[in-house]
Amino acid sequence: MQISPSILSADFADLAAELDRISNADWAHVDVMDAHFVPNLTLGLPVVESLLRVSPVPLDCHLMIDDPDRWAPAYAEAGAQSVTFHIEAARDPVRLARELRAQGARAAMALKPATPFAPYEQLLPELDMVLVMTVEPGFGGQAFMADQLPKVQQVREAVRRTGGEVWVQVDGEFRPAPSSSAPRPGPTCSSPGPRSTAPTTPPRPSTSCARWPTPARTERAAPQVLPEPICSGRAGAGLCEPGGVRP
Ligand SMILES: O=C(CO)[C@@H](O)[C@H](O)COP(=O)(O)O
Repeated sequence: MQISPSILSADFADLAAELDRISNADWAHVDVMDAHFVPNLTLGLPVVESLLRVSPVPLDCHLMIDDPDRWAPAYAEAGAQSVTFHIEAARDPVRLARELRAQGARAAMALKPATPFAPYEQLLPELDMVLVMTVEPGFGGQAFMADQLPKVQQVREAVRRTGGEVWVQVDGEFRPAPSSSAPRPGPTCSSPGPRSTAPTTPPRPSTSCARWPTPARTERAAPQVLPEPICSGRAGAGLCEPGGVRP
């Protein structure tokens, strides 16, 4: 399991220092919002370029934007280690994912809560990660949508069936379990916290396309812990476990 704290709850006037505060996280989750795909505006490519210059951890860029086919490759080109586009906004997701990978980034597809996974299962060989939103994209601090957990399970089962090495990410309103709740089996984690594994270079999925070059992972690659979900949410509030996430 990996933790990717979102900088949405950070002090935007002091992002370099805020990134330093999460230097023991696996990733920094960067919420890019364009006020079109979602009704909120955050930051864009110039800020991400600046963050890449100072970040002690790789950037997990979640693009909540229209027309990712046009805009997302530039994030990969800038050096973002993971670039997530929303399937609801993508015109040619296969081509886009291949472009991201060709730039050396991990390619990820995000699903809004109302978007089913099944129609997109065949995209798995083109992807390094699937993000299942557990809030409506656009704002932090919303209520966790437990009805998304079956989708998380569905994705994980499809990944197992397909045999690729695709990470599953969940995003939105993770909080520590109430202290009164009985201990449950399986690992839990909170953010920020120590890395649970030494960094390794993740291999490409064996099914990657021969026509489009899939570059070797670079030193920008992040630790791989498969097939557990990676979680993003408020720094200090991440909590997840294999097979599901509990609010
Ligand atoms: O993408 C988003 C919101 O659109 C998330 O990454 C939020 O930043 C999560 O914040 P919390 O739900 O944990 O407050």
